Amino acid sequence: MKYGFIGVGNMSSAIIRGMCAGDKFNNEDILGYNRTAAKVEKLSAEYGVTTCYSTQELVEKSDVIVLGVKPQMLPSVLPEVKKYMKDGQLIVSIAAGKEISYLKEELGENVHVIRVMPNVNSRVLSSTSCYTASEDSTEEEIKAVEEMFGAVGSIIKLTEDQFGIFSAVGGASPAFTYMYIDALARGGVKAGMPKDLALKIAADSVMGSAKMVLESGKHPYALVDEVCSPGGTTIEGVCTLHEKAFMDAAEKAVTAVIEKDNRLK
Ligand SMILES: NC(=O)C1=CN([C@@H]2O[C@H](COP(=O)(O)OP(=O)(O)OC[C@H]3O[C@@H](n4cnc5c(N)ncnc54)[C@H](O)[C@@H]3O)[C@@H](O)[C@H]2O)C=CC1
Ligand SMILES: O=C(O)[C@@H]1CCC=N1
Repeated sequence: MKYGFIGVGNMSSAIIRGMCAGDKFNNEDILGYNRTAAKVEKLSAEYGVTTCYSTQELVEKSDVIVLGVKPQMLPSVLPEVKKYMKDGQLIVSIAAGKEISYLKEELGENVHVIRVMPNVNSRVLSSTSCYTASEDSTEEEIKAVEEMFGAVGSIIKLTEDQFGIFSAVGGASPAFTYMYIDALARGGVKAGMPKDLALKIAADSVMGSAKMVLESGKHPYALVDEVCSPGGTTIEGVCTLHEKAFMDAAEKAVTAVIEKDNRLK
């Protein structure tokens, strides 16, 4: 099976790096075409993936065609893809906002399409992904997508009406979490700890806290209470976060992403 990526930027390169890190794929079966060829050539040099130099070359050589360009680029990319597609090829779109109905309208109603929302943690085999498949997609096609994204993290099936929400809570949230980790570390730096050490401690603690939420079966706020010793130190920080509307800001950030996703339709 050949997996071809059109648009090898931050997201596709994270998926490709993740796919190459495991042993489930032959690296040369992973193909990429990017407007700036150097981005794919770098991955070819590093991992031995195949560089293509046009949409035509990529489409002609791939079984699964991953649309990795930004949603705004699809109107110019899809006619090119359509021109060279043949029966039996599968389209996988990772574009935010753009629905299966739009992709079928542009590519042809007979084209099988699976939408996936991955996240950039694919690079370290820890993506949180979801997919929804067009009704005509076959079991083999769904299996291929589950294998591909399962190899770079976890993947669940979702109905398309939940995609925008997933895109915020699963797709965009790593950015928020990286900001939070950096803020924790900066607090440490302010108090005199070297940044690299503070970052490592903050990131490790976030990872452990995520595991705790997933595995303890407890409500996150019950866990907050467990950290706050009566009259202790943590409660001072928790009250400060409340005072600065931390929870409200995080929730509003998710809503803002969903609203933008809706405007892309
Ligand atoms: N960055 C992320 O964390 C996530 C991104 N996505 C989706 O992934 C897609 C790509 O996003 P990013 O990788 O962040 O953007 P990006 O800007 O890093 O990558 C897009 C790439 O497409 C290339 N490109 C543009 N026009 C092209 C064309 N006509 N032919 C070939 N290549 C072309 C650009 O040179 C660039 O390398 C978007 O649709 C986005 O919604 C989905 C989930 C997470
Ligand atoms: O920022 C974006 O548009 C993409 C979609 C989800 C995460 N990144």
